[in-house]
Amino acid sequence: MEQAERIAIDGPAGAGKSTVGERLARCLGYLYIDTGAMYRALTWLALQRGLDPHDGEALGRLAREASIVIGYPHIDDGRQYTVTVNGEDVTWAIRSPEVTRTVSLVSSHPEVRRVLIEAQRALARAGRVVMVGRDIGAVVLPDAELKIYLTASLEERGRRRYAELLERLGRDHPALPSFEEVLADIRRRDEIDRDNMQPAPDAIVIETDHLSVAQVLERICHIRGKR
Ligand SMILES: Nc1ncnc2c1ncn2[C@@H]1O[C@H](COP(=O)(O)OP(=O)(O)O)[C@@H](O)[C@H]1O
Ligand SMILES: Nc1ccn([C@@H]2O[C@H](COP(=O)(O)OP(=O)(O)O)[C@@H](O)[C@H]2O)c(=O)n1
Repeated sequence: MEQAERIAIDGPAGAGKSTVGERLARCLGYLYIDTGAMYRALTWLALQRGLDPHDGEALGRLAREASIVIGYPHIDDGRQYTVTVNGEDVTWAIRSPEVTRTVSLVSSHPEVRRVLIEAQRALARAGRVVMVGRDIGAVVLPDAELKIYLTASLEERGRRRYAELLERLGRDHPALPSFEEVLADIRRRDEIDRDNMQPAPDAIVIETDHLSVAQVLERICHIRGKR
């Protein structure tokens, strides 16, 4: 069996990309790269600087100048990796409701995508990687050896994301959104992300509504083993 060197996992918010991608990478000993974290990190910086999220040119410039690094977790607080922006640890800050609300608009600008896609391709040159995002199989790594597209219904994805936030923040946290707010945010992001979220023609689509994380992993390993 030929070993897949670059595995692309795409799909909408809450489909399970990060959970499945990180476990798969760990089990294979591959580098795990969450491209959503890069778009979130840039969005965090743009908000800090008070930039207009509609201004693609200024955001593209910011993307070129900023140092966004995704590295080993080091801190044992549930993080999959540590994200720094110009040296500052923003691992949890990039999950804030404000960043989540703004990230799709920031990511919609071609000036931004050009810069981050180039950075993602450079990371993948390291060789064996599992890269997760929206456009990895179709645009970032069109010649990836294995392309998976995870999906689930909007309601299921909303339930998953709400349960995750509840677990992380706790029921009494002032920043905990309601289930309806989580659902509305995902629906709105699906809409804005649509153009950059098309499955590659050769991607294998896995519908995860009725599958556990372990079952999704099992399917991916099965598909990989048949190549
Ligand atoms: N197949 C699945 N079944 C049940 N829960 C899942 C499944 N895949 C992921 N989850 C859970 O749903 C939440 C969102 O998953 P995540 O991997 O962050 O999605 P994405 O990266 O696609 O936005 C996480 O809490 C994760 O544990
Ligand atoms: N390859 C990618 C990854 C993320 N993104 C953007 O970044 C946002 C956040 O991505 P994410 O993967 O962290 O989002 P969640 O699925 O974790 O909520 C997405 O809604 C997209 O707008 C993108 O445009 N292209």
